[in-house]
Amino acid sequence: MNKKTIKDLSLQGKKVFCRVDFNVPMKDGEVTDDTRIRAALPTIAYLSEQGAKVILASHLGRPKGQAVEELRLDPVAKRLSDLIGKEVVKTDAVYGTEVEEAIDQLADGDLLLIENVRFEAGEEKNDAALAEAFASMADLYVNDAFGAAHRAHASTAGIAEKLPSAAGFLMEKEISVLGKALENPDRPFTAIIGGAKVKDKIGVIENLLDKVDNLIVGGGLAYTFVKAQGHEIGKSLLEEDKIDLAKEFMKKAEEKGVNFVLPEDVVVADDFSEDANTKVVPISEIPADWEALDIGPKTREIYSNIVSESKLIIWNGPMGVFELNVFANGTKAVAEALASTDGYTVIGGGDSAAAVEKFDLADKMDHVSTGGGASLEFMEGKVLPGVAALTDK
Ligand SMILES: Nc1ncnc2c1ncn2[C@@H]1O[C@H](COP(=O)(O)OP(=O)(O)OP(=O)(O)O)[C@@H](O)[C@H]1O
Ligand SMILES: O=C(O)[C@H](O)COP(=O)(O)O
Ligand SMILES: [Mg+2]
Repeated sequence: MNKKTIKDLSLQGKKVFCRVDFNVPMKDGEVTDDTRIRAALPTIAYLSEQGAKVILASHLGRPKGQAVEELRLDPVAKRLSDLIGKEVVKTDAVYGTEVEEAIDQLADGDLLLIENVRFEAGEEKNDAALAEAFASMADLYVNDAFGAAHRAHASTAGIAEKLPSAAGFLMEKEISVLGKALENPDRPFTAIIGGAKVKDKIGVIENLLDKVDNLIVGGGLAYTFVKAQGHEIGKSLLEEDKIDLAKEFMKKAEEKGVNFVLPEDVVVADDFSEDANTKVVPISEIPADWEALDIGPKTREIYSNIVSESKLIIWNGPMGVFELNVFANGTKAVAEALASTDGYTVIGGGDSAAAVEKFDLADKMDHVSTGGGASLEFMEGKVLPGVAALTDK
């Protein structure tokens, strides 16, 4: 990486605006998986130990430019404080007088977390005035939010152009590990893509088709393809205006000789809940009023076999609604196959990492990336704006 890192900065007594990705899974006001918080600890601890006044910033969820009570960062501040063993001051504002006063109170080494940056509409627009408001809080900028590095937002890109800026340890590690795996990939090279962000992730498939031998699609992402194959998908997740694109990708896969793999059977439910009625059906027989919420047993076996024969596997996005135990078997089977293969395994994505953690298999993986969309875009060969904006070495 030709970018400055925090080791290149002199930090003593400096105010440092540090962007992290604390976009963690939450339930009932509690952090349910703190992987991303723990992953940022080395950078935060280093900044503090070096005597910086640390101003942390993150997004949480997609509040679309307004304050949403459930998406406040207070539970995150609390968990960070528990993990790092130090007080974390939390402001209710993203910038302005309250934040300025809190910064004035900081001693060297102290930690402050500002409110969810996406409460401000200017964040996602990379608004210059918001970037300036962030820059004016600090002397230096550190970006450790690898998971958000594919977004050109005010706190990930705009601010970096206004302050001396550098990558944190997590950012540096992610880029180095993922870069190494992809430089000259061992084959067969398999990508498994799932999850629910269909709009975001469907485009990724096109570039991956130039790189992989097997492309496995599962989770909510699969059903736009299943529909494009000509099957009825009932109430399953569908991105109607991407059906043509899905057809195009399947054709491209065939032309390139990429093995494009979709579910052959699924677990359908009559309700999105733990106590719904469920049954396993072949992919061509999803009932009109039912929704496919997991891959079926035959599909689990097919996917697991491909994984065990692969030398490099990247996995992003769960195979089903694994948060509910009745729909967790597909994700669990794929996680177990990855855990036991000899191939090099890379897991990407907030929820995918949480799944691997839930099944207690995280330490069996070669690299659990904190980036979902970010790791995918990096693996596609795209330049990440959050990295590009940092100061060159
Ligand atoms: N068949 C399905 N129908 C609806 N939702 C699904 C289905 N399969 C998986 N999901 C949901 O997808 C969500 C995760 O998708 P997502 O794309 O956010 O993956 P991720 O690993 O968190 O990546 P990122 O970090 O980019 O968000 C989970 O909450 C899961 O319940
Ligand atoms: O969870 C993620 O992938 C990152 O935190 C980015 O979130 P976003 O997809 O809402 O930009
Ligand atoms: Mg997610």
